[in-house]
Amino acid sequence: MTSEYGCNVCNEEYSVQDPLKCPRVLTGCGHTICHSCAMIIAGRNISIFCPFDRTSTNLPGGDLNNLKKNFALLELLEKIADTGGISEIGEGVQKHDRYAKDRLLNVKCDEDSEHVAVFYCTVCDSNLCDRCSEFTHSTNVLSKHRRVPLTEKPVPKVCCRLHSSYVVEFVCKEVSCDNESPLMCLMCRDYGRHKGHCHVLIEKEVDDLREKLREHLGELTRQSEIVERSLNSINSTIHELTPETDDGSLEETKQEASIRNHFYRLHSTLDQDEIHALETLDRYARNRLESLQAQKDRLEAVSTKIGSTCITLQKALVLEKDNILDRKDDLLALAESTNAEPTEVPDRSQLRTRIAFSFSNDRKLHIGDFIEARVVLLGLDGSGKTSIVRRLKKVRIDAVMAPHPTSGFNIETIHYKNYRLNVWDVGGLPKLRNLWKHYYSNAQAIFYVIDGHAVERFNEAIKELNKVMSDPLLISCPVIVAINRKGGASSLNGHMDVLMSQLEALPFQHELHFCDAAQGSGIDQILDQITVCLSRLNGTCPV
Ligand SMILES: Nc1nc2c(ncn2[C@@H]2O[C@H](COP(=O)(O)OP(=O)(O)OP(=O)(O)O)[C@@H](O)[C@H]2O)c(=O)[nH]1
Ligand SMILES: [Mg+2]
Repeated sequence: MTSEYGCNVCNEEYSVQDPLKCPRVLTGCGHTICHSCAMIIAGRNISIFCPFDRTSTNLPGGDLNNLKKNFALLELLEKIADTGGISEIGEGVQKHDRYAKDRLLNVKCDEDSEHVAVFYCTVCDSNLCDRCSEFTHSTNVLSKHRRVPLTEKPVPKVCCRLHSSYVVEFVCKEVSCDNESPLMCLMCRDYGRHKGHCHVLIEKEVDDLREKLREHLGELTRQSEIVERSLNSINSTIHELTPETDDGSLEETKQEASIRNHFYRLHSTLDQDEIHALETLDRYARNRLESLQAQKDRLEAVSTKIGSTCITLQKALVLEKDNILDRKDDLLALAESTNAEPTEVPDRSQLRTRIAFSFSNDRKLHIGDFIEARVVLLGLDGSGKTSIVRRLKKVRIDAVMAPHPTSGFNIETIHYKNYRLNVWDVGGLPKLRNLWKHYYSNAQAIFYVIDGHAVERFNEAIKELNKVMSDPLLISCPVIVAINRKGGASSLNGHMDVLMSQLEALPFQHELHFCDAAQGSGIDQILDQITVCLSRLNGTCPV
């Protein structure tokens, strides 16, 4: 007879110690069988069919040892062992422990609806409480009915809709059957409408579906956690930002205050700059008025003197011969002294009523026609810097001039548009390159010259340029790289491409220029390019 705590397949007792008698849960349906029965049923398969309801259970990792043990049952067996075995346990405790799970199903007893069923009689097809089970099966014949705990009640088989005496065992996989019920019984498969159709076991189909649903469930659970977390964050942010909440209004007030402070400081700085700018303009206008007034006074004095001298001389002209000769020396001295009076004729700039001014980046007002800027020319020796400066200064140069390296530097001032450019032409000999930093440290623009014919020196030129531009002092200084001696032999084209790609790869912004100091080509555009760079830098425009 089946032990009260035994496997319903082999009828042997479960055991805590014997691994072959360990109770294993068939997770697909919930039934429990012992390890050795499970081994026999599963064979070499990676899934196992329940001997009671044919539900399939996947063996995790294809290994039976990974199938969950029925720990509740094992605990119960241990408890029983601790208290001296089943026979020594009191009836109440034994029943309570044994049927607790079945009672949880809360199914009414078919004999007495007041009772909770704990058994299922597989022959009578009825749910019974333990007392009614004993009572209704007390005869010799009925006592042989197989009764299983209610939790192990076999799941009812699904019958085929077309062949009601056949159980649904397969699922049709033909696409053409998508619109009809894909469930098939043996009859449907072998003789019916699914004859010859591709099909799988219903257990396999359900297992696959369950697996897929489990995966979806896992994914959805993860998504729902993410959504939940995002919602919480949004809610707390909304709470903090909502003006009605105490925290929100406090934070908002703080932020508002710092924005207002920022603009308050900007406004007051701008107000001061405006006052300074207007004072500068006022001072300049006053100085100009004073100087014009002084010039006017001097000219009026000269005019008065000229007027009186003219009257004296006109009167002298009508004097008698002897009288005029008598006054000869005085008259000539008067005429000459009046003539010698300085008459400062004002130039056009002094008479211009529109005052020229510009603003630098620091919002300072600069009055005058010219904005001063220091432009430093750098480049290897012989690259053509001095020749370019001479061209800019419109100094006549011969097409072929003997090389004359600059030892130190030359400064030339060039007026172009509203700029006064102090151009520093620095010698490029190797021994002078260490001194370059002293010249470029205050530069507003760097003009770097590369000799377009000195192919063998391209790498050296790029290396020196990189060295200069890596100085933090030049971080925002505009750079123009000029390729001098443009044009020329087409054999240079390949090398020029290499130079161009080297220039493109430079890690700082720069502008390119092509010129030929000997021919004079590309020279006029140099000043335009420099002043555009400068105006971009200080927020003015070349006019
Ligand atoms: N053919 C040709 N020769 C040029 C050109 N530019 C400069 N040269 C010649 O190259 C030589 C050197 O020119 P410089 O202007 O003195 O060179 P640099 O860059 O001032 O040299 P350092 O002062 O030593 O740094 C001179 O003989 C120039 O005539 C050019 O565009 N074409
Ligand atoms: Mg030179």
